[in-house]
Amino acid sequence: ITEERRASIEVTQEVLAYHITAAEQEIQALQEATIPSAESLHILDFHFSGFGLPEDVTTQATIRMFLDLNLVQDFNIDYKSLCQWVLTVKRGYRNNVPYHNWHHAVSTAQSMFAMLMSTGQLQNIFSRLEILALMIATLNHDVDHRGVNNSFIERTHQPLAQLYGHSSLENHHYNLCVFILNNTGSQILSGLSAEEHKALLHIIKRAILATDLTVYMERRREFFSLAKKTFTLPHRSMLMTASDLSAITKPWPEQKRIASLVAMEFFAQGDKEREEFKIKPIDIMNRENSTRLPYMQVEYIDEVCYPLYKTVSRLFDSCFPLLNGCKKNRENWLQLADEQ
Ligand SMILES: CCCOc1ccc(S(=O)(=O)N2CCN(C)CC2)cc1-c1nc(CC)cc(=O)[nH]1
Ligand SMILES: [Zn+2]
Repeated sequence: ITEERRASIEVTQEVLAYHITAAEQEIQALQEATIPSAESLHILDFHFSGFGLPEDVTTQATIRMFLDLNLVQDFNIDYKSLCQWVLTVKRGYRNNVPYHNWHHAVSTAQSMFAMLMSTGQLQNIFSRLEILALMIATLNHDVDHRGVNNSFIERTHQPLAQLYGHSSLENHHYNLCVFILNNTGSQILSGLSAEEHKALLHIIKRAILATDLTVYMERRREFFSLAKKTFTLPHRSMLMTASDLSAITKPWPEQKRIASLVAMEFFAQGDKEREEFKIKPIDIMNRENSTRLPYMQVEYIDEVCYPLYKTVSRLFDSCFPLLNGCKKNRENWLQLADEQ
């Protein structure tokens, strides 16, 4: 790239670092706070919800997950750097996006935490490095999401599309994740050796790219046939998707509320497509189809979620509550669809 290009990228990164680096007093407050136990935070429960929690509780809950998985100890993570890293990742999410925001990030990380803590099986299958990677990846997997999907970004020729082409959002989430890990004061990986650091970033990249739902939709038949034949499942990507979509397994009042946030975000994209880009939005983003929402949710469960949680709970029976929650929500959405 040209000298000017490099200079402008460096300036952008300096500006970005300034904007998302957490404020000193915020870091101090979190560092000095007494972090509540996992039990008192209810973060071991599959029915936990990150939405609606006060922001300081969400950051303390994230610290608690890293402490209880022994990651701080195992990887010599400097505690102040961990606090600054959590707060900077939180700042990386946009709070004007209804669904793909910090609360979704915390819910996703907590679902992974609950699965990892629910059975010794999982902690045996994954190495310590993989567990660190899965927790970093879940927390960062949607960072700086703009509330629009890859196809919108590509069709409207946004810079991200020119930068990455395929899975442009997920590549951006990964690059921002790495940027924050390298940012002064939030270098939580400084205790790792060079080869551990390299291996970890590779696992994090694979894990974050695995959350591109269109990729999952294309590969899911291969996944499920693999699950039947061999035990060596692409566990990490399955668990990333299971954590990412866990809202569909939550108790009905919670699922209804989150679905309305997802719809709000989808319909806002549909409005932009219609008004700004004079293109007809696809079905699921067209506000005029909002009466079909319950039916779309049933389809989403049948096509995407149910086969996933069936496979995960068959491999790890401690994750059965996820399948059960998903099944119950199918019944609830079907009842609403029938009433339409
Ligand atoms: C609630 C508003 C309607 O929401 C949906 C409508 C349709 C489908 S879909 O299965 O047809 N499909 C998925 C794969 N895409 C590539 C194409 C579209 C999914 C959702 C949905 N997605 C999420 C994940 C963000 C959460 C959620 O609760 N519902
Ligand atoms: Zn997500």
